[in-house]
Amino acid sequence: MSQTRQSETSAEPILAVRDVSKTYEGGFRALKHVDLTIRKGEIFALLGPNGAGKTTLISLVCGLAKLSEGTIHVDGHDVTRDFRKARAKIGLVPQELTTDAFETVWNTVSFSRGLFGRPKDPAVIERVLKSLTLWDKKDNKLRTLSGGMKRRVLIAKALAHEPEVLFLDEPTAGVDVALRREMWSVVGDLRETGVTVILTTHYIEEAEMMADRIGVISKGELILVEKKDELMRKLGHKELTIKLDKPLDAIPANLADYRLDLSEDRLSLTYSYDTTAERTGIASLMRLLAEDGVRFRDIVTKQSSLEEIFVGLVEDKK
Ligand SMILES: Nc1ncnc2c1ncn2[C@@H]1O[C@H](COP(=O)(O)OP(=O)(O)OP(=O)(O)O)[C@@H](O)[C@H]1O
Repeated sequence: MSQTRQSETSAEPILAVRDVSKTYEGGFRALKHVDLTIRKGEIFALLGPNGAGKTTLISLVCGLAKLSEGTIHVDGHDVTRDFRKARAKIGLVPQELTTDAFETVWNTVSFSRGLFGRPKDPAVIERVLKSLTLWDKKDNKLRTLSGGMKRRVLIAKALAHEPEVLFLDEPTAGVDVALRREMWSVVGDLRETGVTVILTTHYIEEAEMMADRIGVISKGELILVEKKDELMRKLGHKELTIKLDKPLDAIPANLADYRLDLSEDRLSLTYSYDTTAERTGIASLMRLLAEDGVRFRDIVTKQSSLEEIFVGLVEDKK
């Protein structure tokens, strides 16, 4: 994919977070020594449970909260020393549409561009609306739009001043399943515009669906940043379920060293193994089963989901 090639060769990161900590008044340390580099054109998911520090990190990048330690650069601009230039590079998509319900799509999006002091440019607004399939709704009042369209207007507003980085704070919070899927596809389409997307989410499924890379944040620490596929490969365990011909009374003694679970109905054995290990142990397991005279009907393998990986990681940190 061209996007990946571009991100790998681009020298200057679009976002550089260096050793950032945030202590709120009262002494609560919401972020601890966070380092993060985002390259142009990536879709990055910041994944973490409630209170992990996701919103705090976005607020610091957008200059909405003060850094306690460290530095943040957006497209080379220091967010503290060069706030306006840094902020102009960022589009922030909030969760709720708070603008005038009686305003038209066109006006509200054009107005957002003006807020950043950018000159009027109908061609840009047209391009943004078209990219979000809102063009035929441009004269509609906001209150007449469906939930999905309203969310797309929020994105259009954030893109109106042509930012380099788009932050989506929990893009699917409080939406139904159909709308969630619609949002996933909208974010996927944003790739075409070349904008870098950073989204926060509680949902592993969401990170898995949309992101190229995933950062896991827990209790103010960025505990892991990895390409999605790499994360699955590195940390993924697989499960092999062997469906038996006849119920098995107990796991045979010569299989005691394998991590095996016998199902309640005693008709299936599940073996978990590490996909990255030099030997998975499957061949010897099969041989020993045959020696024990255990016959089976079927074999099913299952890759552990990012959800299981995530829960494991956060638990390890407790
Ligand atoms: N202004 C503040 N003063 C003191 N503590 C704060 C402030 N804002 C946030 N916190 C605390 O910092 C921690 C991180 O909050 P933050 O909102 O960044 O988490 P989050 O990962 O965005 O959570 P959520 O997914 O629930 O939005 C929380 O424990 C929160 O209570």
